[in-house]
This record gives sequence, C-alpha cells and structure tokens, in this order.
Amino acid sequence: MGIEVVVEGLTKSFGKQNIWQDVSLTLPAGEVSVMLGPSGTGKTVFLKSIIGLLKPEKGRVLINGVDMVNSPERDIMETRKLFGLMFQDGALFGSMSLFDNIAFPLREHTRKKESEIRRIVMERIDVVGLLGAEGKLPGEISGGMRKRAGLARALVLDPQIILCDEPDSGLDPVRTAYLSQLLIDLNAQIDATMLIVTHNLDIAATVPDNMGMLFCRNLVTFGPREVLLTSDMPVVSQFLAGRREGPIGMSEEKDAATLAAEQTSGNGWGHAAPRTVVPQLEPSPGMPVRQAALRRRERVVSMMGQLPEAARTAIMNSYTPTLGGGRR
Ligand SMILES: Nc1ncnc2c1ncn2[C@@H]1O[C@H](COP(=O)(O)OP(=O)(O)OP(=O)(O)O)[C@@H](O)[C@H]1O
Repeated sequence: MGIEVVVEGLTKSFGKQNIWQDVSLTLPAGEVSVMLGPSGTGKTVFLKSIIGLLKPEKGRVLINGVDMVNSPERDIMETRKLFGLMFQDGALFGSMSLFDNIAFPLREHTRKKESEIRRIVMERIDVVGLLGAEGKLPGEISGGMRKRAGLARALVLDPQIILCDEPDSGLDPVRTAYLSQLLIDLNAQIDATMLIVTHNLDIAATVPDNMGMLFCRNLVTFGPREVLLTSDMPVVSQFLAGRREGPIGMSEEKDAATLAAEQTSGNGWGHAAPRTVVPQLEPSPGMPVRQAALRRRERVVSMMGQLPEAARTAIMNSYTPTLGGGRR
C-alpha cells in the first residue's frame, strides 16, 4: 500500500517572492489527490518540495518518519526511492528507445540483470498500453504516447508515491479521458499514493479521492473531492467554471479596483447554480477492486460531521447507488 504524506506548515519563497505559506495537508495512503490552481501559484514548486528537490524555509514533509525538508540528505535520498515522477513533458531522452528510457531508472538505481529488467519494463509497457512501440524513439510517437511512456518509467521502481505534473498537458480530450482511466486503473493495481497537478477540470472532476487548490500564496482548501466540487468560495467557483469574473486575474490576482467594479456591476460574481458532482471513475472491468476507495469511504464517513452540508449530501449520494449511481 502507498504511504501517507504529511505536510505541515510549509512555506516557500525564492528571494523576496513568497510562493506559498503555511501549507498543511495529508495525502492519505494509497489515495489519489489532485492539486489545482491558476498558473504560477506554485504547484510544481509544491511537488518538488515534497520530494525534497526544493527546500522550503519553514515546515515539514513527513514520509515514513523522514522529513523531506530537514532530515539529513542521505535519508532524503533513500526516501526518494519510494517515489515515481511523471513530469509535464514526459522528460524522455530523445536518443533512446522507449524501452531504454523506461529501463533507465532500473539500470541506474538497481543491480538487476538485463533479463529481469526486460521483464519489468515490458510489464510496465503493457500496463500503459504501449506494447509494440518499445523500439521507437520519443520523436517518432505522439505526445499522448510520450506521456504514457513517462508514466511507465515512473512505475519501474515500484513506487509507493507517484507525483504527476500536468499529465494531460498537450493531450486532446479523448486522450485525456483515456489517461484519467489509466490513472484510476493504475491506482487499483498498485495502490500507490498519487498526487496529480493539473488544470484539467475533467480529470479534477472524475479522478481524485481528494482535491486541493493553491491560490494567492495559500492553500485555499484540501479534502475529500466533494468539498471542493461543491464549494461556493469565489475563487473555487471561478476556477471550476473557467470564468473571467472572480478573484483570479490574468496575472493571478486582480487589482482591488477591478474586483470592486466586478462585484457591483451586472458582471458580478453572482451565485453560480449548485454544481452536480459527477461520479468518480471506477477501475475498468477486470481490474482489482480499488482498495483506496474502500479505505477512503470509511475515512470520509468518519469525518462527515466536519464537512459542509453540500459536500455531505454529495458524499451520501455517491455512496447510495440508487441516488448517485456510485457503485462502491
Ligand atoms: N528555481 C526557481 N527559482 C526562482 N523562482 C522559481 C523557481 N521555480 C519556480 N519559481 C517561481 O515560482 C512560481 C511558481 O512556479 P510553478 O512552476 O510552481 O507554478 P505552477 O503553479 O506549477 O504553474 P503552471 O500551472 O503554469 O505550471 C513562479 O513564479 C516561478 O517563476
């Protein structure tokens, strides 16, 4: 099973530029979480801080008792082996075949024999649906295939925590739908803790167990998906509706005068109609039962009393087959 990631009071700045402050959240073991946020709010910086590549000046990131911010570098390096990373562009080596790209972490970080490496690589290539393409160079395949190759590479070291940075960037809506299903199937198969950074509202609405949003140097919210999906906070409603009206501007924050004008004009933020929470994706037929969904159900039901009413209703509907169509 994946490992819980506990983030406590994390603050990161570059020089005088504060990126975010006092971010606290827990990624529940084995569950899928999504972090949303307008461009430039520091989502990638957050991923890099979790894995210890960037050093926040305050706070802790606890994984199996190791603090990825303050522990000795040797412990951080060791804990990093638990991670699988999928970067925005697939980050593949252009001169290597897909097979060699995917085999790279095994050749670099293990002493496995070539026959064992071949077995693992071909297994992962099969999981992401790339059988037959293993001999191709990254330049000879589509962007969607490159993403899947990046995901296969993230999986070869049997990660217990997977971080995906905008896995959908550059994909068409159909490929994005396939990718969403792949992420859920993968979670059912390997039960790893997953954190996905994305702007894609379809992925956000259908894939995660939990969702959060960064805006204006703060974590606006983090919790069960239904909390964000039913939230009436202006910044959340605006982001989910993809509207211009609201606190998010072209350069992230609007100036006070524009905000005030919007709120008093006919273009005011108003109250959006209550959103319908679409059911979360289920694993494809033939996949194992997603253990994280079972654990998550117990966890969320135990915290119902602390959740807003709209989120409670959405959760109850999703767990009542006749009402919400949920099957778990
Ligand atoms: N190594 C660095 N040194 C200085 N500033 C940095 C560094 N890395 C990121 N930043 C700054 O941190 C801010 C947040 O960047 P980040 O890439 O995390 O945003 P993001 O939310 O992932 O954006 P997008 O959705 O557009 O990918 C940006 O202003 C960026 O310029």
